[in-house]
Amino acid sequence: MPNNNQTALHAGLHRGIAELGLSVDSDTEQKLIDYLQLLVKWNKVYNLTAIRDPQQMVSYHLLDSLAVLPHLQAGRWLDVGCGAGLPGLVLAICRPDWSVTLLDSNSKKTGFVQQAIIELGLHNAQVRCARVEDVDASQKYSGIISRAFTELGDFLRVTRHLMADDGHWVAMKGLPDKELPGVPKDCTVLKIIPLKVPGLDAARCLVIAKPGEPHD
Ligand SMILES: C[S@@+](CC[C@H](N)C(=O)[O-])C[C@H]1O[C@@H](n2cnc3c(N)ncnc32)[C@H](O)[C@@H]1O
Repeated sequence: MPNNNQTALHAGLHRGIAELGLSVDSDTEQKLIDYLQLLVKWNKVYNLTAIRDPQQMVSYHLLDSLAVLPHLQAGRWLDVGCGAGLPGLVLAICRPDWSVTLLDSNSKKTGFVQQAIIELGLHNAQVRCARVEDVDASQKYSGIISRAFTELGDFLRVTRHLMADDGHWVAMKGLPDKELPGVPKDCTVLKIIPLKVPGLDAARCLVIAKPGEPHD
């Protein structure tokens, strides 16, 4: 039987999903809440995220990650600097037919992500603890995503060896304008998409980029 707190979390998530215009079935919504509750529990001991209020986590973590979904294509995804699993675990929960690899150099965070993958039964997700610069290029990804990882140019540079020739980067940013001059010459920014995330006042944008020089 859900308690009042759980009911409020469900209501906030359900409302936000409707505002985003997404279609998410009730089992998936429950899994998102289960993930959030695991995060709340582990955060008390391991300090995984500075956002501690579960209601705030709905907007800052779940809805912020969900807002990206309509702009992504199916494929092999890598979430670089995933921290406590954002946005990678949200993608894996909502898109069970996509493969999602989550990567972080902090073993405390990847330990949590591993536990969440097991407890949530996410057969399409895997986690690795490594610095992205040290990951060998034997496996390429059709999509590489990050949130709050590093400046745009650095993100593209340090993940370039893992990107498939026809793949795309997706950087979740505030206002990216100042970072655009730092984009490497062998990468092209295709689109900057402003997002409205329910419950967040701050500007949110997606920067979509691809390998290759402009106009090639
Ligand atoms: C600010 S946190 C963002 C976490 C998560 N993406 C989010 O939005 O909540 C940045 C994460 O990047 C990881 N990180 C920093 N440098 C890294 C590197 N070179 N390779 C892999 N992970 C790295 C850190 O350990 C940290 O967990």
